[in-house]
Amino acid sequence: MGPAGPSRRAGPSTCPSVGGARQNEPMTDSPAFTEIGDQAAYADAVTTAVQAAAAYYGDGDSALDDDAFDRLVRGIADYESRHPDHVLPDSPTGKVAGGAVVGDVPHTVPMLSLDNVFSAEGLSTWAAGLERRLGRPVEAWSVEPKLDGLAISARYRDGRLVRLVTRGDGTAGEDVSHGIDMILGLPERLAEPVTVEVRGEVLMTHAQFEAANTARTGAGGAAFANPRSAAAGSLRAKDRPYRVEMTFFGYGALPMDGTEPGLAQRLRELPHSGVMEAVAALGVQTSAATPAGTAVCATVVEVQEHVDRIAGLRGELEFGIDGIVVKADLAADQEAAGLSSRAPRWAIAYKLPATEKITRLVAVEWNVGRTGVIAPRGVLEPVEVDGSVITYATLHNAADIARRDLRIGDHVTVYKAGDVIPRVEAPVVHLRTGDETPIPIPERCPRCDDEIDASQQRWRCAKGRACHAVASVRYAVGRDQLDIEGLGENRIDQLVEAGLIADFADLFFLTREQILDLDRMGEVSTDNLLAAIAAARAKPLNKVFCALGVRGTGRSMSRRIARHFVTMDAIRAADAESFQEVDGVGPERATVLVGEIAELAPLIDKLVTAGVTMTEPGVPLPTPADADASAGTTVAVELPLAGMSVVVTGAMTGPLAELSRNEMNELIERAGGRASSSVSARTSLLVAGEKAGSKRAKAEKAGVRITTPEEFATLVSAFV
Ligand SMILES: NC(=O)c1ccc[n+]([C@@H]2O[C@H](COP(=O)([O-])OP(=O)(O)OC[C@H]3O[C@@H](n4cnc5c(N)ncnc54)[C@H](O)[C@@H]3O)[C@@H](O)[C@H]2O)c1
Ligand SMILES: [Zn+2]
Repeated sequence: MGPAGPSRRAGPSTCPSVGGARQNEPMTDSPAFTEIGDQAAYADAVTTAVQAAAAYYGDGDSALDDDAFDRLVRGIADYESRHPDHVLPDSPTGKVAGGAVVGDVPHTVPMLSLDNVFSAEGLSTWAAGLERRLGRPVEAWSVEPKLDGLAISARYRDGRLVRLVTRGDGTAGEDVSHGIDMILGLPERLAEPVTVEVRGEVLMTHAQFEAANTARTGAGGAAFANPRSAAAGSLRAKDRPYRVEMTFFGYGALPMDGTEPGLAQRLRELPHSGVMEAVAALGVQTSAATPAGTAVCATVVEVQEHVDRIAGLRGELEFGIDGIVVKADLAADQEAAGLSSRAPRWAIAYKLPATEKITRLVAVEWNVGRTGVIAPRGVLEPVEVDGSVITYATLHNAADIARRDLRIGDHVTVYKAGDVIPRVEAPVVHLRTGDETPIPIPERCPRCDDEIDASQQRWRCAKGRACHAVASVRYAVGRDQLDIEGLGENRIDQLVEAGLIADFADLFFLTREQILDLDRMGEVSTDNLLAAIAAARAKPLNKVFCALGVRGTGRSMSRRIARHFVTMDAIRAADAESFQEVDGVGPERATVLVGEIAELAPLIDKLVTAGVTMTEPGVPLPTPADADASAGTTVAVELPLAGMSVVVTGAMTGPLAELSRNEMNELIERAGGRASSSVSARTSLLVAGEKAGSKRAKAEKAGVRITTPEEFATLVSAFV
């Protein structure tokens, strides 16, 4: 096949994301497809699809992203429905793996694919259809994440893992037993000496993918384009000079020859959920071990709730999911529904929008942040990912660019899910034309042309913060720091250019005349600005500290530091060890903090001279008598949230309606708690307001206590 990347023309009918092929508007449950006009275009499309599928299931290196592939196959299906007499024998429609792969190890029971729906409506239509076929309601549905890896059959004999086989064409797969010791979650020995076939997905977590790419490029190989192809490629490869790690999650089990009759019968009669419990009891990791979990629902409405819940968790998961799988739970229902040649009729994949697309890396910008850090950012040919159009994606640092061997003009895989910042995952190396050029790496600071300090992974301008003073001042006067209104970017620029300020401490020394002298500055606005600056002097230590913009600290870390040390003097005197007493500060961050505070000494001195507050009100100063008892402990005991980790989600109501999220966090900390942004097993309390989504679901699952904003307001009323 010609390298038909989605952003490059490869004939109008086979290249889904460029002009030429008309895209149908997606309706609720019939997503866009590539319109195929004539028989020649149809033949072309079949060839492209079969080659893409062969690459995808083979070494994982398809030229198309999943979205592009799926549109193409839907276009082929559409054409075939209009021209049944044109259907080619190698058409991918209706076949497992598009008919593009073969294997030589037969499966006793076919390993099938799944049919898809794309909306709540599609789900209920499918469920109704299934119930019609059965002639009775489905009593129970199981709901689990659709893991984005590759299907594997793991055969255990007398409790020992003896064979791993890929899905292949569904009837026979490839033996990949050499990969047995690369896969976490698939033990070489079960808890009991049973003979059984376990089926599930092998995938790479984001971390395993990064590690695999480091190992591979380190050994001189080309980077894998994405975690799925990395898993597929690594599992099939033999004799690699490096080791990679993958993860297994089981989603099925069945008897095989030699299975003890009692167990065989149980596996045939148990509901899907019961089979999965049995598999987990044998020591195999199952979908239940993912944060998405598994659920058994009585109604389709309930199923939809879990679908939404899992979809909401997507961005936080450590691995990719491309949908949610819904199955009729009872064995009798599955038996009665039966299978089509491609997929079971008792299960469906509720597909989620693709989180990964292939697009082109057009340029790389190097930006200097407020702390002087110089970071590269990829400029992309615009591409829609998970509901938004992406034009920029993070690239971390220069070492990372070198490690991934990225080049300008490369097709790259871009990942974005939920709120995460889009990132460039890897180049799609086999789509290179030879016209790609190296990414220019700056030798001097792109902002001020000073030297670059490249001693750390994250490069910095040798001038440090001074390089981008405007950005530092802008941050310092922001709402959550000193909250000085009337200082926009232009005004700060003006002040810096006029030589009136070099950092935000200089603001406190501005005279009325100096401000009045500025362009477009009248008496009233001058007085307002001076009043805002004066008010900033009285801000508590946590805000002043936050305003410093110390690397590795934000609003909530600044509050924790201020509460812990109580005075700026104590912060300045602290060594790395004392910093580690602060919740959430590890050895690495502690070292950065000490270095940063030393670097900021002249600025802090200036703030002291300016009369800015250097203590945290409401926290008693440690007296010599309780010097070794930690300062906060004695008070904290009487605080209503002492020792509690609290998460806020949804819209606040009642007495808390007006509070911003940051103000809520401040409130939590005043009341002795610790504000956190994500729910985990360590969360003590979730304040769930209206429209609370995935966090609420996660808290329910983890058994975390949940309150309404009103109940919470009563609990902390003394501090509101
Ligand atoms: N980019 C390309 O060139 C290209 C080529 C071919 C296929 N594809 C992609 O592959 C997909 C179609 O592939 P498919 O037919 O292999 O399978 P599928 O992903 O549509 O669905 C079936 C598979 O889902 C997996 N699965 C995950 N969680 C599961 C669970 N809990 N229960 C049961 N199964 C679970 C299994 O591996 C199973 O084989 C499409 O999304 C398509 O975009 C892409
Ligand atoms: Zn600079």
